[in-house]
Formats: sequence, structure tokens, C-alpha cells
Amino acid sequence: MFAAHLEFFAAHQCAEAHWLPDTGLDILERIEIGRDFAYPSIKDRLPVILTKIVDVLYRDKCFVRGQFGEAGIEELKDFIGKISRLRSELQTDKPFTLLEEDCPDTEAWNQRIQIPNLVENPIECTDPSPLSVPLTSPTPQASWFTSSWLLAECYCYRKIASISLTSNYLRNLDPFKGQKQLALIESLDAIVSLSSFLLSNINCTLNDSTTSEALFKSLLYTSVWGNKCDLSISSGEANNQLSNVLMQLDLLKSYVLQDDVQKIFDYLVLLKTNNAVVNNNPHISYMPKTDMNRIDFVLDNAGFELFSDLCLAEYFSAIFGVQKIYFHAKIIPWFVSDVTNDDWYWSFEWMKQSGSAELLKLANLWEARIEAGQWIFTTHHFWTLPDTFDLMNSVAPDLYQQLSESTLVIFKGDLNYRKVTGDRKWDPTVCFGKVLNGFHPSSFCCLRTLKSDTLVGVTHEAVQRAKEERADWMISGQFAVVQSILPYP
Ligand SMILES: O=P(O)(O)OC[C@H]1O[C@](O)(CO)[C@@H](O)[C@@H]1O
Ligand SMILES: [Mn+2]
Repeated sequence: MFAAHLEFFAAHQCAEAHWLPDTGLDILERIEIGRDFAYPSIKDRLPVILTKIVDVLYRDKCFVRGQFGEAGIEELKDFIGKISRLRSELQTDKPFTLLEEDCPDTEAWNQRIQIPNLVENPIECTDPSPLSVPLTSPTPQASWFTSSWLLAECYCYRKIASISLTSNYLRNLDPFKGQKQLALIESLDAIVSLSSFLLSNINCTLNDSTTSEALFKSLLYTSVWGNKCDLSISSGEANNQLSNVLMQLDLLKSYVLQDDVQKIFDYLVLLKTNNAVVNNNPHISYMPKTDMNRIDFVLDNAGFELFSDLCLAEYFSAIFGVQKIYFHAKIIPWFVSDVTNDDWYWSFEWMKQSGSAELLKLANLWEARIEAGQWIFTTHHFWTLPDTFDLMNSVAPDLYQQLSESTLVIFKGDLNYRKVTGDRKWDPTVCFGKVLNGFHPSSFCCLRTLKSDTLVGVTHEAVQRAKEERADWMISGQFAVVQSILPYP
């Protein structure tokens, strides 16, 4: 096992040695302090997630029999067998196998599997550039422990989806549905507190600048901290927002290592009050918006996090009068807790049935916004490819074009952050704007708690402070960043 472990890292380093900082630590030491999180996350976390799926499927037996009879049960057994095989392929580092179903993303996926580390646009970086060497693949055939971390993780979830997509009765089965729903139900108290807070403050206007600014910040920080609650970091164990997050905001704020919240608010107010003047900011290579027509949320997790995002969206609609808000979600079950179409609609249903008058009121308000076309739920296959976002313009130009219509795109969560920043182990003090490799669809921000060792745009002092506080500061979900690319002032 230990040999395989080293081999894995040799392969990883082989592909990435040109940017891996020489820390003078050996591999095991780097894992210990939270760097090189790739290996334990594949080796330890994914098998647990797969085992949990098997457990859930066994428990669903009666339901499947009731719905589909014995033929359904046969399919369920086949499903369980395939999940167990996937786990065993992972644990024995077998090569990835091609997708067989005929889906819109099959060809793209099979290309990634066959030429795993192909990067079309090598990163050009003017900083003390560890990144000037183009990435090329050392191995044409990817396997679990020789491919990039991003490919291996995404492949796992896409393969789970393949099992459903190639079945008859279980085509729409989401093996994470129960966990996601339970997480929302168990967050009821925190959700009710947040909804009371929202409803009693949302009538303010921008003229009352102190209140509106404070409300914006509270809702934005709550959305950041909502990202703590994903189920993949806990290998599917409940990780809910049980306490009242609003009472903890001051404490939580102190864990934000880079905080652009004021910049984001000022930018939006400038646009709203028609004071934005197109200037010649040399760092901005897209055409900045001068209006507030559209905001995009690139969603992450269902449950408390989605609810906190919706509260922030309500602020944009009610206070800034934004005409269209797009919510981008996943087309297949993804990283355990990510929002899918079913989660989205189920969340509103649950709010209406929850017994809380506040939640009923908000669900009705938000369904009316959806009905009126102000809030738009949307999915795209690009979000479930293993591609970093610098590839979006060439792989999914339609999506890139859509985002370029936005006044502000909000990327939620850790995985989106990894994809925005190319999922490399940057020196954390490298400037955020310098790692995007041409990904400039529009103004955007990332709201993310740190659950992986990809980080940029923080000061040396902030890194020191976090390190002193806890050794696993990069992966614990305790620290966060609010980072933005904005044209004004
Ligand atoms: O839901 P999020 O915030 O994208 O987090 C997903 C998690 O999965 C990971 O990819 C690790 O398995 C981390 O990036 C993170 O812990
Ligand atoms: Mn997620």
C-alpha cells in the first residue's frame, strides 16, 4: 500500500512538479499539514461515500419492490454490484473506463478519460511564474491514482450517474437524495431564524444605507458559511447548520482570510445609482456592465446552503431590483450534496410543508418570482465535466456567453473555487486575478470555505495566522474567502 502511495505521488508530481513549491517536507508531512489533500480524499473519502450508497440502496429495497416489482429489484441488485465494482476499481487503481451511454456529455467525457491531462491553453502567468511550463500528460491512460485529482473525483460521480442512466427503472435515482433531504430537515431551526431575520429586514431601501449595507453583509456572510455544510467533506455524514448562524457572524467573519464584501457592495451600489463610469482598468479584459439586469448564482450544495443563497438572492431582487437571477445547478447527482433539479423543487415544497409561517411566506414569494421569470433555474453539462473554468470559453461557449451577460456571477463553494483557479497548488499569496488564465466572462466573486489545498489571493500574515490556529486550516472548512474580480472603482 505504501509503495502505491508513493507511486501515486510520483505521478502527481510528475505532472505538476513545475508548480509544486519545494517545501522541503516529504509527502507524508505535507499531507499532515493539509497540503496534498488529493491523495487522502480519493483513498479514504470516496470509498466511504460509495459504501454509503450501497447501504442506502439496500434500505430502498422495499420501496423499489413496491414501485417496480421484481424487475426493479433485479436492477437494484445490479446497481449495487456496479457501485461495489467501482469502489474496488478505485481501491486497486484500475484504469478509467469509457462511458457507454449515449448522452450529450459522453464524447467530452471520453476525451478527458483518454487524454487525461491535456490542457489546451497552458497557463501564462506573469507572476514569479511557476506556471510557465505547459502541462502535458505523462500517461495517456488515466487511472484513479495517476490522473489529476479533479478528473478522478469528477469521474467517480459521473460513473455513479452512468449506472442510473443505463438502467430502466432506476434512471432517475439520486443515491444522495435522502442525505440531502435529511440535512435540510435537520437545519430547520437555523432556517427559520434566518427567514425571520430576512422578512423583518427586507423592507429597507438603499436610501437607508446603514441598514441595507449591514443586511447585505449579513446575508452574504451567511451564504459563505452555508458552504460549510456540504456532505462530501464529511463523507456523507450529517454536517448541518444546527445553530443560529446569525448570532455567530462576528466570530465567523474573523475567519475570512480575504474579504471583498465591501468592494462587492460598493460595486453594486455604483451600478444601481448609475454612477458607474467605464474606466480603463488595465486588469479588466471584459466589457463591464453598467446596469443591474442580471445576477448569476453558480450553486453548490442543497440544504442550508441553498436556503442561504436564496436569501441573498432575495436581497438582490427586493433591494437592488435585479430583473433576472439565474441559478445554475447540476444535471446529475454531484459531490454528494450539490443542488439538482429535484432538490431545487423539493426545497420549496418542504418549506411550504414545514409548519413555519415564515417559510411558507418565503416559498410563496420565491415561487412567484420563478413563475414571473425573475428567478430562473438552469443546468448545463459543463458544470459536471472535470474541466477548470479557463476551458469554459472553448468547451461551452454558449455558457460563457450567458455568464458574460451578468452583472455579477457568484461562484459558491470549494469545488467551484478549485475550477476558477485551475485547481493547482498555488502559493496562497499569488494574486487572485493572475490565476484565471483568461477566464473573464464578467465581474464575479467566489464565496467559499476552505476545504481543499487550493488557495490564492491572501496575505502572508493571514496564512501565518490560520496556520497557527490549526494545522488543517486549508481543509477544515473553518476558514473562508470572499474574493472578487470587479471593474470599479
Ligand atoms: O461542496 P464544496 O464546497 O464544493 O466542497 C466539495 C468538497 O469536495 C472536495 O472536492 C474534496 O473531496 C473538496 O474540494 C471539498 O471538500
Ligand atoms: Mn458541493
